[in-house]
Amino acid sequence: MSNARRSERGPMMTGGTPLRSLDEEELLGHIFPAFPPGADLVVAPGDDAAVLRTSDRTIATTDTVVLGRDWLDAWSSGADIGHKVVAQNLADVAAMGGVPTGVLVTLVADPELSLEWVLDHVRGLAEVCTAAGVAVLGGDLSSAPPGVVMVSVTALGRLDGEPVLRSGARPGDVLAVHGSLGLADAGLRLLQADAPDRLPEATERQRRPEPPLAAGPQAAAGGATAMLDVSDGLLRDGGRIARASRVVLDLDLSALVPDVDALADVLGAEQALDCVLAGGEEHSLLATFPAGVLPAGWRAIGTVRAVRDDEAPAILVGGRVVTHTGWDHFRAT
Ligand SMILES: Nc1ncnc2c1ncn2[C@@H]1O[C@H](COP(=O)(O)OP(=O)(O)O)[C@@H](O)[C@H]1O
Ligand SMILES: Cc1ncc(C[n+]2csc(CCOP(=O)(O)OP(=O)(O)O)c2C)c(N)n1
Ligand SMILES: [Mg+2]
Repeated sequence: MSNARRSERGPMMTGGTPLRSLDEEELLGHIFPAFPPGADLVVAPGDDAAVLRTSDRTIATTDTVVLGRDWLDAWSSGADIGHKVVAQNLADVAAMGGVPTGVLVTLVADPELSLEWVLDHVRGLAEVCTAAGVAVLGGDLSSAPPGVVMVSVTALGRLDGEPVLRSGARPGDVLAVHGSLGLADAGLRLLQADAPDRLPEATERQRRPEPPLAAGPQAAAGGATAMLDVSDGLLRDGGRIARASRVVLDLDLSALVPDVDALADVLGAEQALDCVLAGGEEHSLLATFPAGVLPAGWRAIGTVRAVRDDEAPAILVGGRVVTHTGWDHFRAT
C-alpha cells in the first residue's frame, strides 16, 4: 500500500497491530474478557447466540456509527466511540420508559484497523454497560473496504409498565427536558474548528454523551404522556412528538436562556441558540407531562396545545414557526 493511502487512513489504522495479523477467534479471545458478567446472562457470548433472562415485554432498538460520518479519528478515541454508540442506544431504551438489559455489538472494519484501537473501544463500551447494569450478549465481526470502520449496536430493554410513545402528548400538557441542550453540537463545532479546549464540557459531551437513563422509567412512572431522546435536535425531535401526537408544542425561549448562556461566551449568541434549538447527539430526554406532575430533575420548557384549523402539528418557539432544521443523514443542505 502506498504511503499516501496509509496516511488517509489516520492513526487508528497506522500504529500498533493491524487486525489482519489475527484470526477471528484470536480477536474474540482479546475482546470477550472485557465484557461485564451480566447477572441475567444465562448463556454468555461465544456460542451461536446468547441467552438472556428478561421481562415478558422486551424493548429492541439499534443505532450505528460510521467513521467519517459520526466521528473522526482525530477527535475521538476507540473508548469514546464505544461509550458513544452504547450510550445512544441505551438512550432509546430509556426514552421508551424502559431499563436497558443487554447489547449486541457489530464491528465492521478495514483489516488495517489496529487491535489497540479495538481493545480501547471494547473497554469504553464495557464501561458504559457495567455502569448501566447491561450485559454484552455478543455481536459480529466483518471486514470492510479501505478506510471503512462502523460499529452497530442493538440494545434490548425491560419494560416494567406501559411504553411511553411519541404519540401521547395532549393539549394542556407541559413540555419538559431532562438534561442539557446544545452541548454536544457546541462540542462538534469546536472540534471542527480545532478548538476543543475552549469549552471542554462541550467536547466531552460530543465524545461521550451521558443520557439520563434513570429519568426514562422515572418519567414513565411519573405519568409522561410522550417521550423521546434528543438525537437530531430539539426542534426536529420535538416536531416528531408534535406530528405523532397531532398537537402543537410551543417552546418558551426564556426557559432555554441558561442553555444558551452556557455556550454564548464561546460561540456567540447566534450559534449558541442554534446549538440549543437544533443541536443533535445530546441524548437528553424530552417528554410531555400532564400539568402539575413534573418529576424531580425535569424542567418545563414549553406547553402543548391543540392544533388550530389554519395550522399543522408543529413545534413553535414563542408562538412562531422557526427555520432551524437539525440533523438529517441524507438530505444535502
Ligand atoms: N433501515 C431501517 N429499517 C427498518 N426500520 C428502521 C430503519 N431505520 C430506522 N428504522 C426505524 O424508524 C424509526 C426511527 O428511526 P431513528 O430516526 O433512527 O430513531 P432514533 O432517533 O430513535 O434512533 C425507529 O422505529 C427505527 O427502528
Ligand atoms: C464527523 C462527524 N460529522 C457530523 C457529526 C454530527 N452528527 C452525526 S450523527 C448526528 C445526529 C444523530 O445521529 P443519528 O444516527 O440520526 O441518531 P438517531 O437519531 O438514529 O439516534 C449528528 C449531529 C459527527 N458527530 N461527526
Ligand atoms: Mg436511529
